[in-house]
Amino acid sequence: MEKVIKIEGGHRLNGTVRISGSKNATVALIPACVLANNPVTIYGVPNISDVHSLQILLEELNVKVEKKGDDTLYIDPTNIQNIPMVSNAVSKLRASYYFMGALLGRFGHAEIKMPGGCYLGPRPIDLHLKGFESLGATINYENGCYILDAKELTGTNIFLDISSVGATINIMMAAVYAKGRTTIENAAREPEIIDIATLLNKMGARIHGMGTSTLVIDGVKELGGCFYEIIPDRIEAATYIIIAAAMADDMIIENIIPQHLEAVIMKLKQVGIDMKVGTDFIEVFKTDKPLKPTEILTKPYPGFATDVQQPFTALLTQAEGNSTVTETIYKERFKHCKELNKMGADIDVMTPSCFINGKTKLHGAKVTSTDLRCGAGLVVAALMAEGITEIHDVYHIDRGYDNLDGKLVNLGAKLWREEVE
Ligand SMILES: CC(=O)N[C@H]1[C@@H](OP(=O)(O)OP(=O)(O)OC[C@H]2O[C@@H](n3ccc(=O)[nH]c3=O)[C@H](O)[C@@H]2O)O[C@H](CO)[C@@H](O)[C@@H]1O
Ligand SMILES: C=C(OP(=O)(O)O)C(=O)O
Repeated sequence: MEKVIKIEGGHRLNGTVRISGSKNATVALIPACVLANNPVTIYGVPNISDVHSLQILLEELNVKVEKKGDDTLYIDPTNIQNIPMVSNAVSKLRASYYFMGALLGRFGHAEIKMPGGCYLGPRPIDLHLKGFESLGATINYENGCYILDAKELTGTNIFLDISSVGATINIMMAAVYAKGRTTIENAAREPEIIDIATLLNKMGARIHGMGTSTLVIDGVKELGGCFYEIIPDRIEAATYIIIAAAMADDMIIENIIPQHLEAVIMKLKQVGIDMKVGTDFIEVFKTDKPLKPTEILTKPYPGFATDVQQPFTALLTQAEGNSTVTETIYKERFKHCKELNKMGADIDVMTPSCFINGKTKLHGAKVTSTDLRCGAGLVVAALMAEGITEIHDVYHIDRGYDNLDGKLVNLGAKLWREEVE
């Protein structure tokens, strides 16, 4: 038996949806807490399965975790025990790899198996490991486990061949206690990185250059506890803006930082979506004109986010003409196209691009959420489709969307979960 999401399409959406705290920030902020010697309280934590998995991992390390209210986590690492991280929870998400940097930074030792997360084509972690080695760590891979050791970590200059989000954050976490200054060149500039660096600085770290491609970290001797509020999730926000563009008469997406969404907003305007951008909200109105096709090229921030291209592709099936999406981050991130085609879309994939021939009428079908944002794309398509869509493997969706069902039902969608054979 499997629990699927069923969506009856064709219902117009109205009202306000509130965006939760950023998944990609949260999943790094939680491991970062083990660098502190005292409790850290984080506000705005999304209720997603990635957070539940991290909570299990913290508890396995004897870190006390208490949920306070709906979205607050109290994390007390005072009695942490640095045991090997080999449980199933490690493979449930990508971000378990942040314990490498955090534990190496705090204890000079980390033992952890390979992380999980969405399969988007190969996702190596060589840049993380090279960064740790540059700081003075030795790395061994034994019985499916990375073993990282360092008597002392020493600050150095690190140039990242690719501006990797994960490598930037992981190296930054390892470097906060290193002796002297670490410089990360060609660092990633995603807003989530600024969020982690800001938390670490509140704990007592000395990190400069956040939001630029040069991060400078001056090692400190001690980090303490603090209170911290997570930024809103720009990918969840983009998903709901796309949903509004697809099906809303008048919908407000609130608790957002519009500056984080500029590339997406620009594309939606090009496609012909009518919207008003406020200080911390976006209002999307129904457009009676046909949607225009467009070209999307995914890029590191501030470019068009790869995590948004999959839901955006679903919307582009309704544009009159041919659209193209080209991936420069994950060349194989096109599994959603086959699923969308089962619903009546006409998409050809020739990596690293997909070609969307619109406009096609969508109908309900049995489809599979092959990864998190594929799932988001299928939800967008299902809301537009005639009839009922049955989405399988929804555990991917639950990794990253806080209360998806409640938020959509509240806007007027017909969506429910059902056990199927
Ligand atoms: C938990 C989290 O924050 N996940 C996000 C993070 O993933 P993640 O941090 O894994 O993605 P990266 O920014 O590291 O990956 C960017 C590119 O660099 C390559 N690479 C990365 C590291 C490495 O050591 N070697 C290497 O070759 C990757 O294969 C990919 O082609 O950023 C991605 C790109 O914005 C997003 O899609 C993910 O949602
Ligand atoms: C790819 C994603 O997540 P992860 O890196 O956690 O697999 C995503 O959020 O779209």
